[in-house]
Amino acid sequence: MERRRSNDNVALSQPNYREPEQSNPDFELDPRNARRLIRAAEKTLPPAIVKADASSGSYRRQDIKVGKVLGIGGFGHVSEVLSMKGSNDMLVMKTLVPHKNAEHALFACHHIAMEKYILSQLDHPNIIRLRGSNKGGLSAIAETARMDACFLLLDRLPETLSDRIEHWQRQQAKPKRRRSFTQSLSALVISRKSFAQDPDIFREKLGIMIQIASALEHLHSKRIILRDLKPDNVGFDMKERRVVKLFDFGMAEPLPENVDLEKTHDLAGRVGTTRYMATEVLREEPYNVKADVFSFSLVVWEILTLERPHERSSPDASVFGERPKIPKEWPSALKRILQRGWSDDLETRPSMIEFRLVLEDLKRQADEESDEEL
Ligand SMILES: Nc1ncnc2c1ncn2[C@@H]1O[C@H](COP(=O)(O)OP(=O)(O)OP(=O)(O)O)[C@@H](O)[C@H]1O
Repeated sequence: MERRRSNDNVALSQPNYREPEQSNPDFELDPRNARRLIRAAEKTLPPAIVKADASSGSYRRQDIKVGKVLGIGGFGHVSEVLSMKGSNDMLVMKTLVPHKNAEHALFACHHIAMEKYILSQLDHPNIIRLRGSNKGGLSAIAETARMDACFLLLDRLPETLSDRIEHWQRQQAKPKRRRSFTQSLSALVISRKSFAQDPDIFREKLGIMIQIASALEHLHSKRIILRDLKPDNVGFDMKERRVVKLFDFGMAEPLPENVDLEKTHDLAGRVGTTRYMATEVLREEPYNVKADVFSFSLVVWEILTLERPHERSSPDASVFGERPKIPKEWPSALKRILQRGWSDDLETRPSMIEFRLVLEDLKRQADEESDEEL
């Protein structure tokens, strides 16, 4: 995974945020600015996160040898780990890079501290695992006056869902191999039942959607809103390429223990990526975990059609009532759950459990149809 498919606008609270683009940055900071930055970060982050950040982590930067940069995000760099004391796993190191704008640098610090805090609470087969972090968290930046003194160690993911979608697009464009008459006939029967999709790819897609749903269900059970679900943030396992790993939790929002999950909350608006953002988040209205259900519905539609939502209009088209077109041959259960999933009305939107059950039912039917054809 070494590139990004799109330069979709990643919105923070401020619309003109730009990504750091240097592939070989100078990580050094002026020591006074470094101390000022970390003081500001500690003042503005929730106290529980500051406490967890300071007490976690045990790795020293000098014990880890990193290789090439694999990806540049809005907040920092992800590089391959070449060697590290005590581990032979294929890992990556996520670090921050200096930002010219002080406010952006502060956002970057929030992003990495939040990602660490959230990942350290999660244990799910479809969520990337945090394998380690630097000793002292953000305070290491103030101590060393280097932005890369603060880092996360994560499993290396070879591919994202965006890459997989491009792969399916290429396969779809390929001329079909000539088949025997009986093969063509049975393929036709399956593809009618699987609404004109290649039956094997259709089942693979359902498997992927179910795993994403299960990861979101786990997050919601931990009172966390992901807020940035999109194909660029869904990866696949290094060894088992059918296993999904959700990653990039820097935009996630943990809700306090005492709040009612059914109710909406006054949270920062326009957080995430505009194209996949729920309408209430775009409108800067109160929201809850159902914001992820909206984004998930758009991702499901994208997986099945291989088209990006609102590609021919503007990325914020949802806020003007626009929704992707659902092909009429799709099963009615799928049509219904998608329409509910991207509804403006939060009570109409299903929970991730309900969504997963519908997808599992479709997968069962597709598996049975494929067994019948053998
Ligand atoms: N675990 C990983 N294995 C391999 N490559 C990765 C991994 N995590 C991230 N990357 C690469 O690095 C890029 C940036 O990572 P990530 O999205 O986590 O950073 P970010 O600063 O949070 O970015 P964003 O602007 O998307 O929020 C990704 O687009 C991807 O190409």
